[in-house]
This record gives sequence, structure tokens and C-alpha cells, in this order.
Amino acid sequence: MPIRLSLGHIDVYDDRTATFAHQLGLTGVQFHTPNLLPGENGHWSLEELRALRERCDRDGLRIDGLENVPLAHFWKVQRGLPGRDEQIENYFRTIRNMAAVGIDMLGYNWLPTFVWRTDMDVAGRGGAKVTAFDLAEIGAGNALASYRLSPTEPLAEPISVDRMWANHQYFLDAVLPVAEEAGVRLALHPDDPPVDEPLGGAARIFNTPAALAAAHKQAKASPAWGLDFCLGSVSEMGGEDAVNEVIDTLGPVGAIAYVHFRDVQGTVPSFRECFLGEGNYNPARVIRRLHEVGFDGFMIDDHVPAVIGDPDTWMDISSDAYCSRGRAHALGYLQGVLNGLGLD
Ligand SMILES: O=C(O)C(=O)C[C@H](O)[C@H](O)CO
Repeated sequence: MPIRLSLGHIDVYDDRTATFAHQLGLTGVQFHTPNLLPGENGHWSLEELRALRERCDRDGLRIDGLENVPLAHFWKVQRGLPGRDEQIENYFRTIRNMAAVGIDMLGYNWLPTFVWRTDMDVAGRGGAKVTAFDLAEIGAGNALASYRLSPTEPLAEPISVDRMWANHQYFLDAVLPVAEEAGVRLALHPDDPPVDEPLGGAARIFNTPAALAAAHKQAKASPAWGLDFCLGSVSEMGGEDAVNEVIDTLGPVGAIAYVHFRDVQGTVPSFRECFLGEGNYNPARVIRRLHEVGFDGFMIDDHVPAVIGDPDTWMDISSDAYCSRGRAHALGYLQGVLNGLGLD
């Protein structure tokens, strides 16, 4: 299949979201801890996954993937706490239930204290609302702390770099055989922000292109593991050079599962989000390079700048805020690039 675009990072799915996808000419959707999957028993049940699948079938939209099980399903696994084996058993259930309804991609992250920003309301181009991170400002805490995927409980004790790697290995060793058998692929989101310093007490380990290649080694090149290639997070590591390094190491071995398409200006320790085309990398060059190494998966929009008339960026998960002008701009931009490269 050629590289394709999906409407991505959808939290709240309803008629409005489905209409937005159709109006933008998209045929696939990708979900981000969706409202339609409460997962109240510690896993995503067959019934709720089937209902989501049937809903999208009725809407004429393919489900390209799911990302991030609810925090309550996963926090002990990430932190390596007693009780993680029970959560891993439940993760098996989620994987098998996804397979049973024909959904074969599951994104995850290795961020016990989730994504951090130090400002959720910076004026980007023309005053568009964007988010920013500055390591010098972390003393004030995470400006994303009230986001529903940020943990409400602080860490009981700090988690070191070594523990983070060991916990990830433990998770992969348990889960990949089940994922392989089920035919579901797990996709790791890079750290955002990719700093060396711990944030909220948890070390950050997937913060360089080399660390992402090391994750591939931890997965022992399993076909059930890939990178959720967040271009924004990798751009935060080192701009287009870092993006190219990831494409060149993980692309040819088929380890790029799918792509989050957003960008930033600046790199760690300080960056801010921006529109496509004014960030650290050239989107057309990146897509051409992905194509040249054989990437043929899907790409999604991610969080986007809020332009005039848009209620918010990613803090507001309502479908009103989600179906925004900023998002339409990002997707239209990417459609134009794919068309110009002859890849649509
Ligand atoms: O920080 C980013 O770039 C994200 O896309 C954050 C998302 O919530 C992502 O799903 C983290 O796993």
C-alpha cells in the first residue's frame, strides 16, 4: 500500500469527527485513548472494540490504529511496580481483542510522567496558539499536568535510567510473543520532550535516534514491534539530521510502524511547536526519504497550532476543538506534498 494519511490523534469520536474525515478526503482514522473505549475492567473488551469497529464501518472509515491504553491499564508496567504482571495479562487481552476485530496497530509510550510542556499558550506564527517547552522552566511543573493522560499520583520514588530500560525489556519480553501470535504491532512513541533530565522523577530514555535504535534491538527485531515515528519529538532531539538518522536506521529494516507528522522550532532544551513548513525539517524531503527507504504505512496529523477561531490545541479533546482549522491546514499541507511528490 502506498504511504497514506489518516485522521489521527482522535480522542472523541462522533458524527462530527467522521464528517470532518470525509470532508478532508480521508478514508482512515487513528484513535488516541478514545472515549468509546473506556476499558473499565483493566483492558479493552471485545464488545467495546467491536462496537468501535462497527461504528467506523458504518461511517465508511478504516481504523488504522489505536494509541495509548488508558493510564489505569499501564502505569504499573511503566513504573515496574508490583501488580505489573496483572496489567500485562490485561494487555494480552487488549491485544487479542483488537486482533479479533481486525485492528492491528497499538501505539504506546514509555513516559511514566507523560509528555511535558512548560507553556500551553505561546503565540506562534501570526499569534496562533502553540505549546512550548523550556528546560529552564521545569521547576514550575508540567503545564500539561491536567491532561487526562498525565498521572494524577506523583511517583513514590524516582525511576532511574537503568530501571526504565529494564522495565521496558520486561514489558517487551512478555508482550511481543503474544502480539506476534495475534498479528498486532506495538509502536513506541519517542520521549517528548527528549531531555536527559528526569521529569517528575522518571528518567527519560527514548530521547535520541540511537536510543530508538536500541529499542529495536530490545525488541530483537520482532515484526510485532515498530516505532511510532513522532517527527515532532525526533525534531526536538536534533532537527532534520535526527529525523534523517531515524529514517536511515529504522526505515530500511521495516521498523517504522507509522508517523506522527508535526514539527517544532528549536531543539531541546527549548522548543516550541509550529505549523508544518516553518519548523526544523522540510516536510517534502522527509516524506521523499521515507518513501525511498520503503516506508509504506500511514501518517497522521498530531497536535496542531490553534488558529483564529479554533478553541484550543490538544488540551481540549472535544470534537469541536479537534475538528479545527489548524488540523485542516496540517492535513491539507500533507496532501499537497504527497500529491506534489506523486505519492497519492
Ligand atoms: O507528544 C506527542 O508528540 C504526542 O503525540 C503525545 C501523545 O499523547 C502520544 O500518544 C504519546 O504516546
